[in-house]
Amino acid sequence: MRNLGSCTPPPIARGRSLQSIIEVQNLSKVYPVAVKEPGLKGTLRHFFRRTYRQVRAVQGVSFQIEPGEVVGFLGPNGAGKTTTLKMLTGLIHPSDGKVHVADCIPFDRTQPFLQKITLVMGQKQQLIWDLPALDSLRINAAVYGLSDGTFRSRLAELSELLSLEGKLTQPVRKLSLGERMKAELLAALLHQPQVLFLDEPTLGLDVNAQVAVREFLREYNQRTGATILLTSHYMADITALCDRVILIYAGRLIYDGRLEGLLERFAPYREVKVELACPKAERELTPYGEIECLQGQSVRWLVKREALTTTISRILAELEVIDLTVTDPPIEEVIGRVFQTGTVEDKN
Ligand SMILES: Nc1ncnc2c1ncn2[C@@H]1O[C@H](COP(=O)(O)OP(=O)(O)OP(=O)(O)O)[C@@H](O)[C@H]1O
Repeated sequence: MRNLGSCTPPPIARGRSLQSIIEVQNLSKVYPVAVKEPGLKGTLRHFFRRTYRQVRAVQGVSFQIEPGEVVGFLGPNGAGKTTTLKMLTGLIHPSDGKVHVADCIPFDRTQPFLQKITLVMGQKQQLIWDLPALDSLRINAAVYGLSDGTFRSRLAELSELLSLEGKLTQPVRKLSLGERMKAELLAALLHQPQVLFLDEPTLGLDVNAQVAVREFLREYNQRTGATILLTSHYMADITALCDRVILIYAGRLIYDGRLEGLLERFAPYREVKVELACPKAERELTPYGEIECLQGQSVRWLVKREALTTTISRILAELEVIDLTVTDPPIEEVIGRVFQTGTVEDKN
């Protein structure tokens, strides 16, 4: 991917004199959900006397994000990530608490606020399905009041950066999933926002497309100093882009700190998988780590993080290896361990 050239947005307005660009205090959201019993009786009762139960999607969440940070926002399904992002972008009103983003109150949805932020949701699209992406981009340019010259130069630079040249004139439905996601990103960045809220931006993409999106985001952040809050269920997105992670579970913040801290503390082991040239007895393999699985020539160990380099060197030197891979435990597994402790930690 090429450099961002004149795509660099103007210097970030830091709001209340050099304070955090995102400030969240005691944020909560309660959804009232209508409850209906099954059957005709339930339908009639529901029609005349509706009852509601309350879903506490987000409960007392507080954090601050500084300009230029890339923060992973993690949690299992239903933890409250999307709800939080919706409150941070002003799509829904908080039930309680305070939010400031780029010195604005999101729910006011003022023009200056909308110029400063963008929201990309992997499972939703803003580009019109049957039209060429270019047409949707022109609409966006008009909405954000970009001059023709500005639109053209940003379009040229971003489409080159995202390797989308030649793709924007065909209907969106004819683009591959990866191309469509990149076109969505282009549309979301045309107005040069300072704060990017990305909800599963690599959802469903193949490995190459995921890497391309990640590389683009990293470069965009480095070149422009844009702040990024990113949710993803793909660990690789988080490790490639985020130094800091915020974890929520059942609507509550349970960890806010460095990614290494999370992995070291809750996933002190890595998984080493090896394909041997010929089978070995279990006793010959135990010195390298705790054997998780041994099937013929395939062996999988759990190896302590601090012993990883030495262990891999020993395996390669002492055994005849055809293939070797090292993986982190799945993020869900790591998150599961964090849930068990239920502790909240500060950033530093
Ligand atoms: N509009 C709504 N009305 C009622 N309940 C809702 C609404 N939106 C979300 N919820 C509930 O709020 C909780 C949090 O949902 P949310 O979509 O924020 O989670 P999430 O962390 O983004 O999950 P996922 O990873 O699956 O996208 C869930 O229990 C969900 O069912």
